[in-house]
Amino acid sequence: MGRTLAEKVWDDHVVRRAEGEPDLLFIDLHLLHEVTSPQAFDGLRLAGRKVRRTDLTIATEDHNTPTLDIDKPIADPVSRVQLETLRRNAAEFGVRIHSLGDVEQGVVHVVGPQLGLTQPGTTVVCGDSHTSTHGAFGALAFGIGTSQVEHVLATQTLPLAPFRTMAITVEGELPEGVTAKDLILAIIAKIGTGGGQGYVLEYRGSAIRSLSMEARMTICNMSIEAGARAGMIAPDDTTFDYLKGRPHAPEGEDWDAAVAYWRTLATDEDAVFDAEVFIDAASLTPFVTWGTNPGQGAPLGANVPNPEDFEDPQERIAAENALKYMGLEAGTPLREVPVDAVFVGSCTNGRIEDLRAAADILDGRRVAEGVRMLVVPGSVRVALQAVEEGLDKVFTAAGAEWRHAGCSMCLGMNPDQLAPGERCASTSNRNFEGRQGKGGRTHLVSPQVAAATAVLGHLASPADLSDRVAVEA
Ligand SMILES: CC(C)[C@H](C(=O)O)[C@@H](O)C(=O)O
Ligand code: SF4
Repeated sequence: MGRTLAEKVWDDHVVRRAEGEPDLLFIDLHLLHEVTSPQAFDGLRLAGRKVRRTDLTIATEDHNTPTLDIDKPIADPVSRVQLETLRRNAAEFGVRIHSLGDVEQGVVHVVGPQLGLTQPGTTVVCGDSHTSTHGAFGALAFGIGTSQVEHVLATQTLPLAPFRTMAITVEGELPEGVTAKDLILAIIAKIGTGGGQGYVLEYRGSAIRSLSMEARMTICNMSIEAGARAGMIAPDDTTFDYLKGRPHAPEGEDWDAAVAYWRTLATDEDAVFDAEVFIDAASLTPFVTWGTNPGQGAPLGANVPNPEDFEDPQERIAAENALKYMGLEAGTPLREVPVDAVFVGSCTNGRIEDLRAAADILDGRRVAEGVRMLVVPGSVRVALQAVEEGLDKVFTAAGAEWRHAGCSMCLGMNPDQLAPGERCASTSNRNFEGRQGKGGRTHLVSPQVAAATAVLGHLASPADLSDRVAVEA
């Protein structure tokens, strides 16, 4: 019987298989950041172990890094200790690190792909749930816990429980103005935040094949929000074009051999998935969340739902609680929900294409009075590219704040936070209570919706904008 993409990558990495035991897999790439690595390094130190493969291990600072005044000492003592600890550990164990101020610094899931470290058919792990992002390249990539981080540091392998496979097939063309973010929000609303549990998702179909690498990363990034172990997309010419010439991509004959192998990875015609979901791309519209988990979303044109309309009692209670926390009334058109802040950034939507999309809408327009807009590039490289294209000027001319790279207001581990009760349209991936600041309210949106919302001051799509007005001096 044929095999799926995930099964092929898995099989090619098994270093030990024994009856009744989880397979032991070789790990090709181990990414580290400051939040989940300290105890893992402590464990190594205590056991007198080294990092087994420093050549396959790379660290970057992202969660705790400030996005302003990066030349000054870090004011928050907790953040400072986190970052100093990572630097010390990297130095002691010989691990490559991209610290604040380094040109390769940025959110770990933006940095790996842009360096060409994330490659088709590889196994990628990181002590971070959004490691699923890397599956956009046809890598088997998953978030791991801190004890697993220690295991990988020590052995470059990981014992892993078997998984099930789910195909999410999206056929047709996404309508104008509908993005990868809208698609993944719609998928999660459909299958639920637990719908992917135990599964590796494979996104396929003509709508997926037509997406850029950035858009594919947006989709795979949020697989974890459906509870999945990982999300993958078969590598194709789009993938190879993105990778070619990147610092860690193979070259010359090695490149040709790699591409030949990568082409064999696609799911076989006769492979069978454990579960299948079908989505018609043409039926989608811009999508926003109204609740406090990423599955609580609806088309922008809909109203805030009435909890009583949910048949499932648990969903009903969750919706009631969410509306209370979010300060929303059932029946209110989502388009009428006003915002205080807009955040464009994160490993979901902080890549160059995302910034271009937001800038395109803001060009010649102004952020609404009373709305604070933060634009935080996913990495320094993204920032440099944006500056080269003049996007930073577009943002600042519109009244948005152009910041330094990092996770920033995606989770507010640095000073970029919402005040209690503030409402934000955010291009990130989680709308949990308090995530962007205690009492803060998050609506997950695409960069396009974020920009239109910033201009109009309420949840909106670019289609709601009237003709452009000249930027006031
Ligand atoms: C801090 C880290 C462990 C966490 C994650 O695992 O995803 C963070 O990146 C997040 O997005 O919530
Ligand atoms: S940008 Fe957000 S989701 Fe991504 S790693 Fe940072 S905190 Fe997690």
